[in-house]
Amino acid sequence: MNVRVKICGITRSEDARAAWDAGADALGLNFYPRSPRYVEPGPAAALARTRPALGSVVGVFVNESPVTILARVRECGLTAVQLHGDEPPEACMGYGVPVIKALRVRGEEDVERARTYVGAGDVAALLLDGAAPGYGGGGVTFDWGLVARLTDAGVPVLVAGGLTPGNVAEAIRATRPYGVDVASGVESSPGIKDVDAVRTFIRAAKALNLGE
Ligand SMILES: O=C(O)c1ccccc1N[C@@H]1O[C@H](COP(=O)(O)O)[C@@H](O)[C@H]1O
Repeated sequence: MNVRVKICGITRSEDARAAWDAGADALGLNFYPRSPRYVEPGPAAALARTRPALGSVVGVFVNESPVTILARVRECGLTAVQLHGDEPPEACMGYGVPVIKALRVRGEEDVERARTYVGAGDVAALLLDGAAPGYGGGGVTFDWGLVARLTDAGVPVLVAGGLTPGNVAEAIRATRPYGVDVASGVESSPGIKDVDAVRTFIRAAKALNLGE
């Protein structure tokens, strides 16, 4: 198993560097203006420049216009975009980078809806999140037992929603995902990462890589 770890909602350069140093595979920069983790394009570009040679910087968008997404990809050097709103399958292309399509999971019907994105446009992975009010970053888990319907079919899935240093290992064992993603579960306050929690989270996730 080689589970990748994405630390999402980075707003400060010290948090970015700490996450890379702790072994993060990807950082997420949030371009949804209503998020407490929102970053303006200028500071986001500076955060993206902390990226090591093999790291990935993912821009998170919610129902954003393609023109704006393309502009952020170019000015911030994003290596992937995460579409975390109500974007249909046909909107998941045209950015010149891989698309991670996020879906909030309440039950089986949402997993079936997720299937409609497999192979659509530039979708390279699905991100399954809990169904908190709003679009994301809500700290709510979902029924991890539903993930096997996708991973058993070879779909790359990022598990997100309510992950913490304390439950990430259990989430990985239950879902055997392509990766895990966390925002609020490693923060001292919204947008401010707790560096010790980031380190513990990554260590817990990567320990399973070493164990198998
Ligand atoms: O973090 C946010 O504020 C956010 C806002 C809008 C869309 C997505 C957002 N974050 C994503 O939500 C998941 C789950 O967050 P959490 O770990 O439960 O707090 C996270 O992986 C981000 O990719």
